[in-house]
Amino acid sequence: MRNNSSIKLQYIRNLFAKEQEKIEKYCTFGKKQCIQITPEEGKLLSIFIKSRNVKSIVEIGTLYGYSSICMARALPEDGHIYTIENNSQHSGIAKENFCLLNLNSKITLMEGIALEKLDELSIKAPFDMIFIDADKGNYTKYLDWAESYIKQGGLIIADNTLLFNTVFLESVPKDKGNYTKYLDWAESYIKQGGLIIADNTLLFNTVFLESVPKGVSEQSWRCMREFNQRLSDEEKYYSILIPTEEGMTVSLKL
Ligand SMILES: C[S@@+](CC[C@H](N)C(=O)[O-])C[C@H]1O[C@@H](n2cnc3c(N)ncnc32)[C@H](O)[C@@H]1O
Repeated sequence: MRNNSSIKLQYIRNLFAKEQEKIEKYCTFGKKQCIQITPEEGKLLSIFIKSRNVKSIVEIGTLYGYSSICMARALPEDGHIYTIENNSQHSGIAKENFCLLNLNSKITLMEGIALEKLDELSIKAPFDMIFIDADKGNYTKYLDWAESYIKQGGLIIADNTLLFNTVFLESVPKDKGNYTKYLDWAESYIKQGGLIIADNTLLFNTVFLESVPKGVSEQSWRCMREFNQRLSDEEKYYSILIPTEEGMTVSLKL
């Protein structure tokens, strides 16, 4: 969930991501627009594509197609993106956007479950780049696939790798589901003028989000830690986790 409104971001966007912001204006979006990448992240992906001479990309998690469009426009004429989406409402809107922007020859939208579609894509391997931006609990499985089917010197890029600012905590965030019961008790038994103090009330920076962040389960947390840990292996990768609002891990496969 991104904060798109800060003055700092607007300054960066106005100077460096004008084209990506313009794309946003031409596209149709649904109510989950806030989970797509930002224009500056779209520009960052474009720079990686242009500077590494990327021609073939696999994307997991299309949503309404914004990141696919940013990447497609950075590709050379003979470049191609295969993007996978399992929600038909999302893919329906993405299709409209790809048509609207005349990108059907550069983008293949694959509708279905990512692991199954990746299997189908294996015959077209090796690819130059993978962009992972879908269900967090499967990131290590997507990495297993990338390890086999992304070229040496290719890029593995994943969004949300800070897992809503929980990935670096020492243990899985504990459930705070009893706080209202403790408050019930306190309302009866704390003196008038007494203090009620509670810790962790930002709930790992998730309490102000419009809905419960999907996937901050123990399984996702363990998966994301393992994912980042594996990509930090300097024998196999040259990597960084960029501290964007959501966290974006970028790895060059050695
Ligand atoms: C964060 S959104 C992608 C945003 C998009 N990359 C962008 O920045 O414009 C994640 C998308 O992945 C899709 N998704 C989640 N799990 C999936 C799976 N196992 N297979 C295919 N798509 C999946 C969701 O339906 C959602 O549309």
